Amino acid sequence: MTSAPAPVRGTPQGAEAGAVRSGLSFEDVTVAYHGTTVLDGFTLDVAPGEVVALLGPSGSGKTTALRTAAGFTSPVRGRVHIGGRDVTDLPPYRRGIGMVVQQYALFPHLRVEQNVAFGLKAHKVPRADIPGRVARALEMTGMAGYARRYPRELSGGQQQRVAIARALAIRPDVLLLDEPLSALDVQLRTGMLAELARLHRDLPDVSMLYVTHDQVEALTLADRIAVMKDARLVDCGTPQQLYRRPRDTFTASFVGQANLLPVTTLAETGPDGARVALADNEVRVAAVQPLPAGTDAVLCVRPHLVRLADGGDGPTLRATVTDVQWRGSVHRLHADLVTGGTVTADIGELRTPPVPGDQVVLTFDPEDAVVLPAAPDGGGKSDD
Ligand SMILES: Nc1ncnc2c1ncn2[C@@H]1O[C@H](COP(=O)(O)OP(=O)(O)OP(=O)(O)O)[C@@H](O)[C@H]1O
Repeated sequence: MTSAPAPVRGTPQGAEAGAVRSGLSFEDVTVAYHGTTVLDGFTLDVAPGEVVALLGPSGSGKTTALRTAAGFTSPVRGRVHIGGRDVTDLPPYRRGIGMVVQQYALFPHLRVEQNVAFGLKAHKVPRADIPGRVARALEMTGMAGYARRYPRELSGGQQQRVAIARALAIRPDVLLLDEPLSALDVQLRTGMLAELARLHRDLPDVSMLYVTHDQVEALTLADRIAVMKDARLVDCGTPQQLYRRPRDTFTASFVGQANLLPVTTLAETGPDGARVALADNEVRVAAVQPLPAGTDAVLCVRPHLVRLADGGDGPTLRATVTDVQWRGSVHRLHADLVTGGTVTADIGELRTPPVPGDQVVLTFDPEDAVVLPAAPDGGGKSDD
């Protein structure tokens, strides 16, 4: 029994699609280049004050969605609403958006304050209001002390703060961020991520759409994550929902790391979960999609939720250790299950860790597992 999955609508729980008109709303938006569809029936609502991360592999259509919101790309079908207005046919400067891209894009010959003022002039903000607006935007981004510098006199992180200040100075309804941290080194990125989270708290009415490849950024910052694949929205929910109850193996592997263990359903899955056969066990677990009895499926269990069995009543997975890595706070074990398949476990506090070749018995809490349809290509185990 196979049927095409229903299109995913990225609408906050309890709201009708398109109902969040006062933030940013895409309604069935399709974009094509030279006859090739690169964004396909995209529906997503971002409420005022909400951060939605667009997460997905390279080429899945994330930047296209952002550029369509900004007005740099025109859809062949569908509508875009910002701040309660249909902006589909409006040029970028009339949409009430601020945009921050990966490469800062500051004018090198203008001082920081002139860079920030530039957008205000373009938006025809009265001349007398500009110095105050510039000062406030630089203050919000921690750059008040750098107003007279040129971009070349700033670090990458400082330049990106100025770019954010420039986007905020126009007081946009919507802030569009396209991989804003990807040009920064890891340490700076962590600091900037915390600053973006603070800005989000300070701007309770601004909708943010944040494009990233980086699941940590998405999990840290976003109120909801929209997962894209092959030009389509394939999953959307809070970080916790997608992490704990992904809809399929793609989301499971893309949002966090996942063990995908082979199982067979013993009864039809329903809203109250599923009974599955896993190795020598019969386990009751959660189910997100309906599956008939007798389906070969996979069980998603996160590596940090797998532990060494201690004789309790959880399922038992007998396995042979193939690799052990010390990762600072955990030991990462890779093991081959005796019944087929592989498993990864992140286990803390091991005084005498096993070594490759050792036999171990692993377990997990069935409440932490969800049964998913097997990936069409049979693959799906994620690793880093
Ligand atoms: N101006 C353009 N002309 C033709 N094709 C384009 C154009 N811009 C993007 N594409 C194509 O559209 C598809 C989606 O691109 P997009 O930049 O939206 O993906 P992405 O998910 O943002 O990828 P990345 O993470 O690599 O930035 C890709 O196949 C890309 O090659």
